[in-house]
Amino acid sequence: MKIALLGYGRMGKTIEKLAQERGHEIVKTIDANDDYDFNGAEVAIDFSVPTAAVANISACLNANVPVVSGTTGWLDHYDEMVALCKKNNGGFIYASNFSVGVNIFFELNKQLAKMMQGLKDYNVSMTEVHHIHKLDAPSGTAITLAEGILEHSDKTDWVLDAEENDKISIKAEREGEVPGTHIINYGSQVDEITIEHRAHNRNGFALGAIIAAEWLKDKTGVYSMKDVLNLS
Ligand SMILES: NC(=O)C1=CN([C@@H]2O[C@H](COP(=O)(O)OP(=O)(O)OC[C@H]3O[C@@H](n4cnc5c(N)ncnc54)[C@H](O)[C@@H]3O)[C@@H](O)[C@H]2O)C=CC1
Ligand SMILES: O=C(O)C1=N[C@H](C(=O)O)C[C@H](O)C1
Repeated sequence: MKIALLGYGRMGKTIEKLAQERGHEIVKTIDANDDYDFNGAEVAIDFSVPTAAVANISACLNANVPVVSGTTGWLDHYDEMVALCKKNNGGFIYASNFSVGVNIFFELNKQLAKMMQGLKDYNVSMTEVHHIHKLDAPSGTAITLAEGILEHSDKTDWVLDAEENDKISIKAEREGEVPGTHIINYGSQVDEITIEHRAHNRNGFALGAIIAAEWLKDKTGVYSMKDVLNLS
């Protein structure tokens, strides 16, 4: 498969290595200030920066190159990208986290939220820990987890680094080179329940994005990682 990479940083380089090991060819890398020349790519993978994601995804869709985006921090514009994809009859997948483990964790989180619904003695909160270079907070993954809890909760929204009774408190910690840790806690006066996902490195994110690109290559439409992994 011929792949164009948008963003050639930590994730771009990890994807390049794993994609080549799976027999794929990186035909183009596009970083800041590079032209949108896709050089015959059959699929594009965008892991860039929050301020570049919309332009990058639009450029792929306008060039009829299906695009997988893992960039976080731009989701206010998600509906615009969905509309552009549909208008162009293109292919598009966004996921806040492409790792198989986190996508299972997303489902576990929703199941737990469902079980805890109505148990007023417990208060839910979340902590995410990432490396010091991360530009956005909270992480895209933490936002997806919060949305999963909100589906089954009386809480009205999430709030970053603050405590409000009717909101899910998300604490964002930045520490060294941590690849990504997400912790959900239900605490009461008598006990607490904690679930945690801890990435050991970036390979899981990168492999998931490559699997999504392999799956999307010949498809049109807007999909999620749940479609790719066939999670019910
Ligand atoms: N969905 C997922 O599974 C994961 C998502 N991420 C997200 O992916 C993004 C990238 O993460 P990292 O690789 O760690 O960051 P990074 O900072 O190492 O790499 C970003 C790269 O994008 C480049 N860039 C800046 N402007 C650009 C533009 N206009 N077009 C193309 N490239 C441009 C930068 O020069 C840099 O090389 C972040 O938003 C991060 O949150 C990271 C890991 C997993
Ligand atoms: O910036 C990162 O590194 C990561 N970003 C994603 C996010 O914002 O959720 C996924 C992962 O946690 C690593």
